[in-house]
Parts: sequence; structure tokens; C-alpha cells
Amino acid sequence: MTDTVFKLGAEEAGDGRFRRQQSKFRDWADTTEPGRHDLYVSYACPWAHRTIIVRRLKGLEDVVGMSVVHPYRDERGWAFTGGEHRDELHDWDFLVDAYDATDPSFEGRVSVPVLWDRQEHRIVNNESADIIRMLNAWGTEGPDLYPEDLRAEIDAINEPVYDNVNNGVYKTGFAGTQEAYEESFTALFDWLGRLDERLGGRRYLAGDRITEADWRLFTTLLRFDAVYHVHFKCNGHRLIEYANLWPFARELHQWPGVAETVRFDEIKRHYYTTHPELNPRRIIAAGPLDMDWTEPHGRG
Ligand SMILES: N[C@@H](CCC(=O)N[C@@H](CS)C(=O)NCC(=O)O)C(=O)O
Repeated sequence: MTDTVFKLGAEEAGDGRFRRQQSKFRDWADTTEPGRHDLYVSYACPWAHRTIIVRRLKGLEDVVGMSVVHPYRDERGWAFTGGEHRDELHDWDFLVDAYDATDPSFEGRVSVPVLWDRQEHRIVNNESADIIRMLNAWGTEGPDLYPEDLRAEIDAINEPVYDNVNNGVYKTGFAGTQEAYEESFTALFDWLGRLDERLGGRRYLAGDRITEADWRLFTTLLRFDAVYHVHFKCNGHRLIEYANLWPFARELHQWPGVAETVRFDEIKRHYYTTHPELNPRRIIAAGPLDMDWTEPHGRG
């Protein structure tokens, strides 16, 4: 593991299009016991935020430990700087140490979230989509977020939401050409429109029960007006303009325990200061001033 330098375009394929690297560690743990597994996360990151939320909803906070990296990431990668941002397990200074301990030949990008196995002293999995399924299966509290009877529906909606919305904002923000930018911008707002319509006819993405599909969409919606609208030039519409998406996002934000997982200070600090190619002076956009996440959502 030598090259941890963040460069815009490091995930570009030469045609101006951003391509997210595939997660390398994809093992599965069917069970856990208190103190066996830990999460390495960033409050800023939408992918890590999924795992923080599911850990909370499934009552796993005393079972699965959690260490939080500092929101500012420089060329050395995600770091533990002390205080709230310390590695509770190993007291490592950088997350790269977890990757090195697991596979010294790993040469990819060091990303959060990471699911760590204390017993085997290695990363089990660094793909949030897998990690939330494991946490859902391990937890005994809260709703089943991937129920058998809704799996086909959930899988079917996850795919376009991932491609056009979750990853779509990144493709838009990191586009290297006007053409690539417009392509992902168009797909993003096309899909936000479709999702808004869908949520006009049903309470949640897969029907009348909340599932992982909703939480996967939520972490992107949460960051939309504060970050993506400005920093990633996703300025087709604001979240607050959508008749259904905005109340839907508020409902999820108001779900018991969820607001405590939301750190807008870390979210904004991370994005606006970590990508100097997009924001060379690292000034953190101060708005929005017009969003009230506590306003009654009126759904259901
Ligand atoms: N597929 C991964 C993506 C995770 C990811 O890209 N995380 C970002 C933070 S939002 C990261 O750690 N990036 C580090 C880097 O690109 O150097 C997942 O969903 O778990």
C-alpha cells in the first residue's frame, strides 16, 4: 500500500467519467458476538453513514464497536487525530493501517466503511451494501430492513438509485468533461423526479414498510442541498423543491435515533475541504438557511 494520494481523476478511465473502485474485501460473517466486530466509519461519508444508521436501528451499539475518522482527509488518507476521532481498537493514526494489516499488497483506495474482525485481526468487508445486510441480520431490534418478500423489489430499486443518485452525485461532481457532467446530471435529476413520483404513491420505496432501500437513498438526500447542490454542481433542483422526497427525507431524519447519527458539521467540513480541485480555497459553504429537518413530515 503505497499510493494513498487523493487526486481528482484517480477513478477516471480517461474519458472524463468517474468510476468508483470495486470494494476489495467482500467476506461475510453470518453471526457476531459482543466485541467481535467493529466498524470504522466517517460521519461525513454517505456510504459509511448507512452502516452507522443500521447499527443504531438494529440495537447493535453495544455489540459492534465503532471508531470514527477525522472528516478532513489529506494525501495520507483517512486519519485518526484523537478525541472523538480516535481508533478505539488499535490506536492507529491512519485507516490505511487496517488495510495493511489485512493485505499488505492492497493498492486501492482506502475507503470507509470498514467492518473489522478483532478475532482474526482483519477487514471482513469494506462494502457498505454488504455491511448493512450483515448488521440487519445480526440485530434483534427494529424492523427487518431486507425482508424475504420484498427482496426482489428492494434489489430492483437499489440498482438505479445507486447508479443515478448515490453514485450519480459523485459522477456529476467529479466529471472531467462537460459531456460526462451533463450525462450524469441529466440521469440524476431524471431519477430524482421518478423517485419523487414513486413516493407520491407509496410511503416507502419498496411499499408500506421501511427497508434498506430507503436508508440507502436517505444518506444522499440528507447531503443534497448542503453539499451536492453546490460542491458537485448538482443544481437542477434542491431537495426542498420536491413534494414527496423532502417530506420523505424528513421522516427518515425524524426516525428514533437517526438525528443523532447526523453530523452536518463533519459532512460539510469533509467535502468542502477535501477536494481542492473542486474547491481550492476550501471555503465551507454556509447554507442552506431555509431547511428545517424537524418540520413535521406529514407522511403516513
Ligand atoms: N463501495 C464503497 C464506497 C465507499 C467510499 O467510496 N467511501 C469514500 C468516502 S465517502 C472513501 O472512503 N473514499 C476514500 C478515497 O476515495 O480515497 C461502499 O459503499 O462501501
